[in-house]
Amino acid sequence: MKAVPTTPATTGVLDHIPGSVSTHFLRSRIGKVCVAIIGSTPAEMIEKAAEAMRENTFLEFRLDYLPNPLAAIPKLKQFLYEHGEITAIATCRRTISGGKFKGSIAAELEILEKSAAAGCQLVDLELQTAEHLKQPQIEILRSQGAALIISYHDFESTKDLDGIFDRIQPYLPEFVKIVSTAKTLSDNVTMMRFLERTRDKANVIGICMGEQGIISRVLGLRAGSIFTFAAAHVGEETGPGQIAARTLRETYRIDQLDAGTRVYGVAGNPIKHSLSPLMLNMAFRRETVNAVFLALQTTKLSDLLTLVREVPLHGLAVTMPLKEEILKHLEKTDAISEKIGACNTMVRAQDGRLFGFNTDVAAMIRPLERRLPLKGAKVLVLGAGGAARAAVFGLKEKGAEVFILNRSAEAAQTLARQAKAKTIKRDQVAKSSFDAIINATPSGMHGVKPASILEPNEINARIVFDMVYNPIDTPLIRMAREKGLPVITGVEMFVYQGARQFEIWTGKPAPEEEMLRVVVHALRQQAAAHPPEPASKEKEHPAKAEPHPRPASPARHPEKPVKAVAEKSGKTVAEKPIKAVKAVKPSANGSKAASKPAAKKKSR
Ligand SMILES: O=C1C[C@@](O)(C(=O)O)C[C@@H](O)[C@@H]1O
Repeated sequence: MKAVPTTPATTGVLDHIPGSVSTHFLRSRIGKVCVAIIGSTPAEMIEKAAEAMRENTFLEFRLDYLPNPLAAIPKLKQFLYEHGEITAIATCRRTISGGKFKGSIAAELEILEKSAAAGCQLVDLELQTAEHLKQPQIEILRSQGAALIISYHDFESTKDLDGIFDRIQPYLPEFVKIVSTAKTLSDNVTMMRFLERTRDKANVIGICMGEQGIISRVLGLRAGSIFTFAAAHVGEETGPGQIAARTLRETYRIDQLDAGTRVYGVAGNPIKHSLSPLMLNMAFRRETVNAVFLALQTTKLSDLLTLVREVPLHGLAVTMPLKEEILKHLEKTDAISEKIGACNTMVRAQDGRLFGFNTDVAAMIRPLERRLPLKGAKVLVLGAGGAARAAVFGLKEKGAEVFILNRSAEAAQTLARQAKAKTIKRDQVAKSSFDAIINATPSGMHGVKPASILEPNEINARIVFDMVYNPIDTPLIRMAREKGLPVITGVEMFVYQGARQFEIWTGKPAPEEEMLRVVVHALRQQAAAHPPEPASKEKEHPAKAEPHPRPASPARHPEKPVKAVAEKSGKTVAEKPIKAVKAVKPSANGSKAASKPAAKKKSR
């Protein structure tokens, strides 16, 4: 039964209700980020709140995560009594609204009422619950001194936000909360436009859930959301796509975002594990550039372009599968993008025109060039996808003699024809030697089934370069090291392509060493969490020991064949980058020099 509000509470001011907290007062207390606290017991929940409190004084107690929420009230009361600096929301969302509480509406109401009496300054009531209550029942919550959030969750889509707002408004809550799900990037635009429309009508909180909703979680405040939600830690998310509070503050600098903040992002699919946001946000922060960098997961270019236009975005790092397709939407590209038919960097001019650059090619060439004169060098490229394309064209432009090995001979031949390179058969590889061997396939990448692309006896080269950057130490890199060969890991390339993007976007020199440091640190942490398969396993699948035919671009996704430099010494690669490897002359005919590595000792 739908309640018809009878109390003419002026939105935003509660002073007419005895004991209630005024909205103005609340708004002055609460921060921009509310950290959701969960626990499986009351003690654990309070423990987590006490920990979160060190960095956040605005907490949401998700009482519905507890098997018996009522049992938590005494502890909650004590906690809030002892910590007057905390502003607390009590939430006991029923399963029907996407929460975990299996009890009745009456039971939910009792819990919220007691939470308010225990000192929670806000209570969250779902619209679906409110619509079953009479206004006096709702007022009981307020009479305990709490402000009311009426919230609505849509776990499927982002639609009819105004209609939902109109359903909530009659209850005259102090806060209106609408949490939808982004199925496209432009759903975030819908949410932000809604926030802009309603920000002067009510205290609105608007968020899009889901992997594609990150834009709203970071930029929603700027559009008018009173605050946003964050997880206490990774793994403790209370909503899909929720970001950890520290990441929101330190990586996305949510407290500093303002109307002047320029927005950039990395677009493609998959994008979840991309290290570009970490790297570029750090660079912006370090160089005091008022900009933020987001992960934009999409396969639909039209969706992405809507976002670029509407937010607007100032630039994009473009990755798989959009690198080629984006070209036709660009006003102009640099010569190399045009030549290879792929662009990884987009800039939006003030008049809205889009320009494209390719920083992958230079990022792939530079680490090699610093160690090896490329003119006349004999180079084996493994793969024939996007990454290989950048490598082959880049190397050819430098005058190298390029051989392509790929599981699908046809793809290898096509690329070879286009780039005026050669193909090579697998059975010839062990008999040949090269100045450099470059892996441009996803083999060895985190998440890709382990398989050695070459056997040790096939690695006859002066230097081995793996474009895969996650993990830093790929099987190929380890194999090369075991043979005493100098290596170039994909991290170097990854950082370089990102550094050039930073420079294109900002006009400032990139803080390359710090970028490298943050990436290596993140990769090491990941490696510690997921140790590599033992080497024996890698060799279990000789049939798969061939270059992978899938297109693989030298993008910035850790699950793509990208960059990796390694360092076991504890020093970052930036600290002792290239010096470890002496420049080597190309062999005149790719002859024995490569097959006889100087020493058997490990290179690092
Ligand atoms: O309503 C919200 C937003 C939320 O669902 C999110 O996705 O961040 C998390 C919930 O804890 C909170 O009550």
